[in-house]
Amino acid sequence: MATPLALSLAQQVFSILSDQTGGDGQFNLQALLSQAGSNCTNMNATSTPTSSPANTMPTTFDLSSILTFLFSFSSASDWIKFAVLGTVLTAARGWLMEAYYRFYNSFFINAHFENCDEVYNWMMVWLAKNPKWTQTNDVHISTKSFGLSYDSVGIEGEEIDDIADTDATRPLTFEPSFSHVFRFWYKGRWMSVSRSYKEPDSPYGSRTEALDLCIWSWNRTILSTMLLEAKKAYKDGQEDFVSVYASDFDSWQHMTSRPKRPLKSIVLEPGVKELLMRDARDFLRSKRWYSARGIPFRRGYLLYGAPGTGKTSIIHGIAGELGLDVYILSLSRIGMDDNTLARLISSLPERCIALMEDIDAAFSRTLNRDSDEEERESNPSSQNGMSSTPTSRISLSGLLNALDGVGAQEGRILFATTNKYTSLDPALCRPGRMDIHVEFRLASRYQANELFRCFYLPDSEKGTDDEKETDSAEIDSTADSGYLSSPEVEDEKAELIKLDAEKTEDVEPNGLPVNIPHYEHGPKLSFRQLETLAGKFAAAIPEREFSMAALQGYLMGYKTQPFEAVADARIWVKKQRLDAAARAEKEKEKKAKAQEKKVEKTVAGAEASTPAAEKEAAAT
Ligand SMILES: Nc1ncnc2c1ncn2[C@@H]1O[C@H](COP(=O)(O)OP(=O)(O)OP(=O)(O)O)[C@@H](O)[C@H]1O
Repeated sequence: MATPLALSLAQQVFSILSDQTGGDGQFNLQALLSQAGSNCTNMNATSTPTSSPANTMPTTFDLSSILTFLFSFSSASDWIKFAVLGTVLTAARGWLMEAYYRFYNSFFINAHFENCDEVYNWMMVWLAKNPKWTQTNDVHISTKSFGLSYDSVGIEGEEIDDIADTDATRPLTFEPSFSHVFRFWYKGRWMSVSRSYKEPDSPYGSRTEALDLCIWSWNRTILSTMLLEAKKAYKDGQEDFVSVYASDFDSWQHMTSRPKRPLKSIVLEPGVKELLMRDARDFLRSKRWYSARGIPFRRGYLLYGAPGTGKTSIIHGIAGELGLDVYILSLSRIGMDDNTLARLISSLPERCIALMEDIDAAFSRTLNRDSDEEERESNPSSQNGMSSTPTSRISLSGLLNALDGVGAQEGRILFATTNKYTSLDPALCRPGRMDIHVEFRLASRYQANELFRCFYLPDSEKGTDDEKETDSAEIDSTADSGYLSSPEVEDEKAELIKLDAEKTEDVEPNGLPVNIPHYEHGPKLSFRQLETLAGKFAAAIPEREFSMAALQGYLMGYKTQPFEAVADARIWVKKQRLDAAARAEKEKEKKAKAQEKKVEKTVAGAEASTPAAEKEAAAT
């Protein structure tokens, strides 16, 4: 079907061109315009005829004639046909292209992965482990282990010495390089892998990486099979780790994977760990119970108390025990505001731990005016009310909305920690937001005792308590309960060190052998010896005066010397008290100085505001 309008236009242009092109092939523009003018005049009965082709103004006249003709009623039907034809042709072209792509794609499966998502890591681990892949000639070699155990990603045959402490022992992994497309067979299917990256748009952003897979197959199950395989490879390697995510502006980035911390290594008052574990485990199993009662499926725990008492440690311990990832929400980080916080909370996965450490820090400007004042005095750059420390722009209402507003994620466990419990707003602490509040106090004697036991118990004997009892009963048959002070102990210790030193040629200046980790040359204590020493250590530590972190720090100085640790404990306590008294004295002086300055300022201000006459009178 041809349109008469298009045809007639084409015919005219063609005839004019052929008329005005001479035998030499030259083109006469003026003649062409006059001819077009006369032709169009003929078409349009109302237009004024031209007197002479040479004297007319062909351009204006001809253009208007053409336009009049084109938009005339008689040409409307031609226009409609033209439009319909165009539409049909365009649609047909689209359908054909679609059919072509469908046909083409039915032979290929394409998958795209980005490093902002955990699946990217699954794929990288899977590729690093795939023996076919490691045979390629163009590889990117990295020491990145994706937070997994070495066995999961390391190069086959490479031996890692756990004990050596140099960088050379960091495991190596093979990764696809960025410059090539790699092709290999996977379960009888031809597959290609390409990796790309994009530099960040802003100086604060991070580089984004992507992985594109193309599998030559029309059966989509191959993709699912491969993804499940990759996920399993990753999860197997991650068995002993907890993944930690942090917010990168308004999205989550895998930050690190930390080895799971055994709950046994965290010493709290009896029942505290059990309460938290039981409650969190029960919550994760109760989704249906919550939905049947219309209660939001969320649980919040507020852990408060002195620094270094185990708040963060127990959270990581619980995450490891329950197999949950930890998502850290830093409320006081630069760039954090109400909207970003709400977006981050709403994009949390179900079944995870959201961790807000030092929850009071986000609002400390309003909660602690005294410290602000002090800061302004000690730091003149913050005189005009501008703090030298960048703070976030989180408001209390923004935080409350993010925690339980409509966008708040279901299934998450929230842990918040603070050292300033009393400064928190009651709205933040109410049940529904923070369901369970647990206080972490400075170490009790019970905790000191348990920490000591845990510290010096040989790894091989860190079994269940029953096992320990049985083992120790055997060992104890030769043990003496007055072990600590007996001269035999000293002899035995000296003997142990000597024996260890004989095992190797190199000896450190302190007489201990090098290349052997400290736990290898510490004295092997029997269960009863350990009990006795732990009891003596606990007796030397005053109740609720030191944090567990401080006690742990003290014991770290005696990694292989449990006897000395006990013997020196009282001296350490005395020293700590003296240091604390000195610090308190300094603090007192600082406060007194600040107070003096304040008074001076007030007096100066009052003097400045007294009228001159009054001053004179006072002087006479
Ligand atoms: N109850 C505990 N049992 C075993 N170790 C502990 C305990 N409390 C603290 N520690 C040790 O002290 C260090 C600091 O502990 P952690 O970070 O958990 O304290 P925190 O209460 O979160 O401190 P902060 O309030 O300053 O964040 C860790 O290395 C941990 O091993």
